[in-house]
Amino acid sequence: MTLQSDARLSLSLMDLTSLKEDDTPASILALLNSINPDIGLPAAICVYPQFVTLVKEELEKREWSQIKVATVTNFPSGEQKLQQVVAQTHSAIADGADEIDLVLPYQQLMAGDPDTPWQYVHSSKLACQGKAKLKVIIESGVLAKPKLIAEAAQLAIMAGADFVKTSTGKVAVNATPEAAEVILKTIKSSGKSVGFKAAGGVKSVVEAQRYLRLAEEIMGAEWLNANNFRFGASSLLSDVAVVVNGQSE
Ligand SMILES: O=C[C@H](O)COP(=O)(O)O
Repeated sequence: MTLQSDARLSLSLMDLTSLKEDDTPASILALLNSINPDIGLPAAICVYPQFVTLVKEELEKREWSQIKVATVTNFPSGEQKLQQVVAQTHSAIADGADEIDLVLPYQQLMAGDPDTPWQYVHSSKLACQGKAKLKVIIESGVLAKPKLIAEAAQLAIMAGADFVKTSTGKVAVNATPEAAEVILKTIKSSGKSVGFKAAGGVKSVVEAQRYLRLAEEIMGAEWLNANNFRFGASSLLSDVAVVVNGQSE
């Protein structure tokens, strides 16, 4: 694989993301305007719930309806009430969200309580069932220890996650190849059809390549498509454009 083909592949696997506190309709439109269809389209756009309707309408207007709309719940701290999280999930789906990125209450897991996080995933899955994919953010950089990362990934898988996602992008350590390896191996050994999303801090195609190769090694090259693998990234798109336009080799 060349850098250019990996750049195109990374774009096809990308959840182009903006989850900034000061996001506005104008900044979300600017995010959509940063897509150059001549280079390719991302897999999804990931925004806060209040922008789901706007993104859905804009994607239809631009005839890019194949791009999924993703949003976040219990984000970023993982500390909201379960009832509120379930309500957020229903309302985001009603607004047109295709994918829900739920923050696992990872603090509870770290405190020795796996039941609460399990309930969040299970209840969110019931709310999503048949209508949206559920991606579960385990915040691997905070969990830190491989054993805890594996435990969180396994819990998410067993409770119904469609994807296990590394990070919110809001803590000191976000996606790392080390955490990705643990999660991918946990998915593989589960024998379930669950995807993986590396999110937070993936800014260059060269960095993205480490995750692509890791996923190919562990899961096989044929597994590497947007049904199974995503990058959650706010700034990888600009490096993809630089690489594809041949300004960097
Ligand atoms: O889910 C995606 C992350 O929030 C994006 O993080 P990033 O801004 O470091 O690319």
